Amino acid sequence: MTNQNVVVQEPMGMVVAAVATSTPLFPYPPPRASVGIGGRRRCLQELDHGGNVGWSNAWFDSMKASSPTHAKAAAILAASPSMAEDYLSNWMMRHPSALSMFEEITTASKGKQIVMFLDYDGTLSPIVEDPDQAFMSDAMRDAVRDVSRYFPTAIVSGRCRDKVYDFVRLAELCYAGSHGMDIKVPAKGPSSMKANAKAVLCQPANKYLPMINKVYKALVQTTKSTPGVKVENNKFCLSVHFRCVDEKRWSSLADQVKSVLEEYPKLKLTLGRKVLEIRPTIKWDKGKALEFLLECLGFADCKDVFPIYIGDDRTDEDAFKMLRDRGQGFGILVSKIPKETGASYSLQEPSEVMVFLKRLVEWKEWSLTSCSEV
Ligand SMILES: O=P(O)(O)OC[C@H]1O[C@H](O[C@H]2O[C@H](CO)[C@@H](O)[C@H](O)[C@H]2O)[C@H](O)[C@@H](O)[C@@H]1O
Repeated sequence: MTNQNVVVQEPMGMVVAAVATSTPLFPYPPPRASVGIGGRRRCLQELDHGGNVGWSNAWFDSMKASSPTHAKAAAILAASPSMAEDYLSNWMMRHPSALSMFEEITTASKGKQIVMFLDYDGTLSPIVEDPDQAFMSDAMRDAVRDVSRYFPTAIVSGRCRDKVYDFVRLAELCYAGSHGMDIKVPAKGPSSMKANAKAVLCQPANKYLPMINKVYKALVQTTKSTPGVKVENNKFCLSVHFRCVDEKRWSSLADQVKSVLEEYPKLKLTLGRKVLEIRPTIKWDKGKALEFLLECLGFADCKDVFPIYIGDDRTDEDAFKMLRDRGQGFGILVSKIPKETGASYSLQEPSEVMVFLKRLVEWKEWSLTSCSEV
């Protein structure tokens, strides 16, 4: 890996992983079918009323412009419902349901080791108002545990690593918190892991920790006059939640956040799902984390690896892009509305993610049984 900013911590008992770049190995599976239009059409209609209407400051306008598909979707719907139908069906052709394309997916993975990457919020747990209450169900936990028995599995989240671990509570998985800036590979993972003897900790934004803590305190202080706001410390990045803030106050809240960040040019501000996210400007993201994890798990320069990344957020796009660039595996976007995405397939919500994970386990168990019967 060529990134100069990567600082790999080496505390007692931890082994530093060496990372190298990989080349694309096989072509992307081409999406084909068109399914589930009705449900998504309803959501497109909701988008018209539930978008970020009214937040008209310059920063927000530019963020809105960075998501042209949403604006396009709303405009098409307003102009003509039949055009909206076409728009949705077109999107579904390009990003068909991973459930209806399940056979194609398993065929593409034949002879290769699937490695599973899972985002947390909006993927394993439904989006809720209070970020501290975003629990995953026991059924979802069982599905993730089962998947990790057959396929090395990593959770990749914007959350602080400890917090996402508290939600998932599966010690055998790899965890990448703070949008991939805090990676931990356990010393002894499940048998599905190829290289499971060494524990790894990678914290490429380590030197930003004092700055992030300072900015956290400043943001709590500066935004406390805004009812409903919640500032979350995710260790190497911060989240300012505005889901429970009156829309009329969104613009002034953005100004408050920007005023704090003026003094910190090495931090950047991005927009997630009703959340302003602050993180270091280092060249590290969920895509780099995915690449790093593949290396740690022993799949460097491996032709026979098939990574699947499932996520719902803009930050997951970096991982989708990484997979496209590598020409390995594919991304699955969790979304009820059409979004511009680098993912090949789609799932509508966490409950569909669970069904997909369960089907993968069933398929794997069935293929192991049929092999042993031959
Ligand atoms: O990468 P992720 O695991 O998807 O984390 C992204 C952000 O997720 C959380 O916020 C989102 O989920 C909350 C709970 O459902 C919701 O209240 C909030 O509006 C969403 O933006 C998390 O709290 C953030 O820190 C993460 O950055």
